[in-house]
Amino acid sequence: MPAQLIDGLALSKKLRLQIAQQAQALSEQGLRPGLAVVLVGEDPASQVYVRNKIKACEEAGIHSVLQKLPAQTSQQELLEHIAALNADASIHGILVQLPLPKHLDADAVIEAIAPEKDVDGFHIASAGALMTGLPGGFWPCTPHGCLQMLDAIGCELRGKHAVVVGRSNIVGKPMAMMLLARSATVTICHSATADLGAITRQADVLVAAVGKEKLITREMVKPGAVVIDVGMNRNAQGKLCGDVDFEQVQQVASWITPVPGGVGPMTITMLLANTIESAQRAAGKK
Ligand SMILES: Nc1nc2c(c(=O)[nH]1)N[C@@H](CN(C=O)c1ccc(C(=O)N[C@@H](CCC(=O)O)C(=O)O)cc1)CN2
Ligand SMILES: [Mg+2]
Repeated sequence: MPAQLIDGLALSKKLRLQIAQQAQALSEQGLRPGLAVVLVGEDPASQVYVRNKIKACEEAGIHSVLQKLPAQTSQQELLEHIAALNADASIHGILVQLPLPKHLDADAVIEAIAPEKDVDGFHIASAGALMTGLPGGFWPCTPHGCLQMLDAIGCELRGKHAVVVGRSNIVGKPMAMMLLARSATVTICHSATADLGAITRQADVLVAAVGKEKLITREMVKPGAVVIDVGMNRNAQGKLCGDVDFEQVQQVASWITPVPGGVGPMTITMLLANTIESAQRAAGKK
């Protein structure tokens, strides 16, 4: 029997309705949640993602501000924009769309965001909170969306072997920490891992977040595994595809996320959720 699909669009739709209700409740108390999105330059994919974030805010009743800055913006100018947003009480979440143009220092820019407004969850304070389990901070949206998808299908993580392929600060590492916090036994694989397939074949839950088309083949997946595909690649025909050979792997997995329509939409949904969370904290409700 082929795997069942974990539909990120359907789950997003359901969660965004709840988020809209929370936004309305806050607005009725005079605290409309607000998100600032900073886009530097003209990267076409970033423009689409930013547009989708603003649209999602509008639909959820979250106030949004889009700051489009020219590609040649200096580090100092960008830091000044962030300082102004840090000081703006109508803004509860700030994100700087990545990637930034090469002359800018993305790490320094992220660290300039006030930690209490770091709704992307990329600030070192958010990473520290996730690592230690201490309160505060925000969980990065993409891995948090993956966890929501696992919860939505009732996947018990305690005692399971979860294998994360990819070790980025944005997806792989925080994903591993979230799975660990749920008492899964977690293995992180990366480009220097010897015999990747020998490890992925042990996975009850397999998360692929590398950015390599068809890296995960049918032989690398244990029958009945849950497979989450975070990859977003363009194949030779220009079609969007993940890191998993979907056609093949769906024949052995129990559940699988599609690309598109899987993890991607959940990233934006969790951004909205973090913005609500930030506004609730500002209102002293959390
Ligand atoms: N500041 C940030 N920068 C980036 C992030 C991020 O979370 N914060 N993540 C990615 C880009 N991204 C959001 O910003 C993002 C990428 C893709 C999708 C999505 O919904 N994808 C669709 C397909 C879209 C398409 O057809 O091109 C899907 O998978 O169904 C949402 C958000 C890097 N930068
Ligand atoms: Mg997807």
